[in-house]
Amino acid sequence: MALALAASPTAAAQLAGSNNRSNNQRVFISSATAPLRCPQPLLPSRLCRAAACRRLEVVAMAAATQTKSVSGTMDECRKQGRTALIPFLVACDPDAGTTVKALQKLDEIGADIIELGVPYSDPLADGPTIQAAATRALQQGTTLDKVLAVVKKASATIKAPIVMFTYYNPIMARGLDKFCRQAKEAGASGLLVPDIPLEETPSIRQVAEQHGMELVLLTTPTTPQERMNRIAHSSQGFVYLVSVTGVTGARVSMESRVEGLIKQLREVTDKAVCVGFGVSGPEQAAQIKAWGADGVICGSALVRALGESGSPEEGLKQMTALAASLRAAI
Ligand SMILES: O=P(O)(O)OC[C@@H](O)[C@@H](O)c1c[nH]c2ccccc12
Repeated sequence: MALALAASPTAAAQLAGSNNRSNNQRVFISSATAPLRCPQPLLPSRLCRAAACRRLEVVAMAAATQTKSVSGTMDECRKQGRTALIPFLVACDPDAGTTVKALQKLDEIGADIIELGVPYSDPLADGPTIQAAATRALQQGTTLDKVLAVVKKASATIKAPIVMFTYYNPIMARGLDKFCRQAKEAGASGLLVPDIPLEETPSIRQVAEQHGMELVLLTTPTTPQERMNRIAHSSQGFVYLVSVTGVTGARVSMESRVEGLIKQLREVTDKAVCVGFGVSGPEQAAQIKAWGADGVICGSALVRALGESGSPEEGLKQMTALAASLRAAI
């Protein structure tokens, strides 16, 4: 499972400051899945180590398949020369059943990883579309347990790993360890927490790792170079490059400085770099691909299509059509 955090105070402050209320694959082998005791008396130590290594690889591969790790999925995409499509939806908007269907549709059209947002009352990094979706979901009594139930239902039927997106407050309320355990049990493969600074990530990652989770970090256009390097170094699954100085929301065009930011990241990491914020359609997705990113993240445009189309059926239709057009563009 992966955790994604807004790994810089700059990012958090930037996102918080711009709030507008109006409007290298690492598979974590837990002690339970690492039965590496060598039959010492039967094998000389070098052979034993080789056997242990092979076994470790097998266990790692099995773990990657079972948990649908984010980094494993990104590695696969890169091997196949495919730009990853990473859609984002708000859980339980318009309702839990429709969210499950929507996740299945996204999986069917070829989403590589799916980000699922826990609706929250004070989404400081989100623009009006996601704020409205979260409000709708909360108004019908959505709780963390209901979101986990959606994850459980969906994860059993889809290939794409689910990264749970949540502000830190719901994690704190549940307890970090319990949250990670329950998310993992539900079948989530990752977590994205935009309001935690880099300095606080080591202790969170430690708990996440105990539950076999990866921790994806975010960097923004205003993150200083040295800090960006550390974020890239610490991020797991992929590095989330926020394309704008501002909140989430579909925009008309991508800022051209994103190309330079991707290049800067390439100089300091060989991890996958995925770009999000502002993607409203196939043109922007194609632009991000042309700039050399490994993945395209799209949220608000899909959230709007699903939640603001009049009926759940129509919403599913609109959202699927948009997601398919993004898939075709990259
Ligand atoms: O909605 P957009 O502009 O397409 O951006 C991605 C996105 O929705 C998702 O990754 C996300 C939703 N809320 C966030 C808050 C912070 C960072 C990222 C996010």
